[in-house]
Amino acid sequence: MASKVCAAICQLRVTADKKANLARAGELIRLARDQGAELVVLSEMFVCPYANHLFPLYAESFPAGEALSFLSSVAREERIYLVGGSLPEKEGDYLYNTSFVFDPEGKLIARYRKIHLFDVDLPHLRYRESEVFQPGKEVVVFPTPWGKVGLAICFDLRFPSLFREMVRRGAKIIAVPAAYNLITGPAHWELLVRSRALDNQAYLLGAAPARDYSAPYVAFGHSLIVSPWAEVLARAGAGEEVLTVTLDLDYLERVRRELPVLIKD
Ligand SMILES: NC(=O)CC(=O)C(=O)O
Repeated sequence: MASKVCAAICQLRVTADKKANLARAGELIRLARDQGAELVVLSEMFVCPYANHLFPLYAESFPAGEALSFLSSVAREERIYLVGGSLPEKEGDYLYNTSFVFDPEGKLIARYRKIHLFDVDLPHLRYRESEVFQPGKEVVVFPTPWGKVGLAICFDLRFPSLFREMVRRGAKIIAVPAAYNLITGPAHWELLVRSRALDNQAYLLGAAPARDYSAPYVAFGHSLIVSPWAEVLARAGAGEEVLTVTLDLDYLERVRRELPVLIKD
């Protein structure tokens, strides 16, 4: 098992033009690859604006769909493990907020459906993802040459037991495509990503979209890569950016050995 992996987050500006979003994602993924990335993570809903009335219009059913075939091709061409953020997935009559993961052959190796849907009633933000999406039911971790990688999406970050279950199943790196906003982002985003890294002694890859004040839902940005010691190894600003960091799995084992909290839980 290789002990080091160069991981990247592509923080891109999402528009209403699906083709343009895919083209831009391709450019940033290639930039990440040029910087040595072997594992790349995109944000939640990287193909469409975050808005309930739009999700059905952009939905895809595996294996068909422009975004799904894009993700598979770019993973194969760039020889990377690609966590394709999330996109609206249609199966039968139901829609899910789903993250699809492709290996360097372009093969689908994992699919995670957001379990905790974003239903909130804040003074300046009411959102009900459950009006369009069904919640997922399955915890997902997938194998890579560097160990197991777990998956969560955005609001899931607020539910520590999901992360602990991924770690029980062997996750050492957890990818979290997300889209926090200007209310909860400044208050909670970094705190949550660092907390989940700290209590699970895992690398956390929190991938956000770039901020766009003209969007129906304004994302906070500030993608983060955090170590098993809960240090921020890379932090994006609000605009488009590629973050790359080499994750050291021997360091993770050292943290888990020296501060043995997981085995006592
Ligand atoms: N958009 C989400 O799913 C979550 C979020 O913005 C928050 O928890 O705050």
